[in-house]
Amino acid sequence: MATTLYQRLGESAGIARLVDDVIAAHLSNPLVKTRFENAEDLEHTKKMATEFFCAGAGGPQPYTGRDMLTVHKGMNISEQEYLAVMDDIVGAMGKHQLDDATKNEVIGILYALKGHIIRV
Ligand code: HEM
Repeated sequence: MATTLYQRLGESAGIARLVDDVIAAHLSNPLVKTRFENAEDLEHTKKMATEFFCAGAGGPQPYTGRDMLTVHKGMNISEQEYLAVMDDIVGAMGKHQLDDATKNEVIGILYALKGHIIRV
């Protein structure tokens, strides 16, 4: 039987580990680190990002955070910053040894959100 994206990402535990690595990568990425150093409550952001990923990958949990446009509105996020965040996510997925089809599926979903993130 085919597995869902949620299952292939390791369900909520695997996704939480992925999000931890993504945020750690952002904090050492000179292109975006100050954005995350200045975030009000990074633990809350991680929790919300995990929920968001779970729900977006077809998991059963509801997403209780704000919508992408509301969250990123007024941050004036550039194309370069968006790409840096994508690169950190791709790097973390590589570290978790996800297969190419899974990685591409995640990239496709995130790319579709760019209009709600960049310079909104
Ligand atoms: C497709 C790419 C992205 C997705 C899916 C995404 C998703 C999220 C989610 C789910 C949250 C938590 C929402 C909440 O607390 O209710 C969040 C918060 C945040 N995002 Fe993004 N994000 C993306 C790209 C970016 C980029 C490119 C930047 C800047 C370089 C960025 C900066 C932030 C910051 C600073 C917060 C914390 C806001 C705060 O509560 O102070 N995000 N993002």
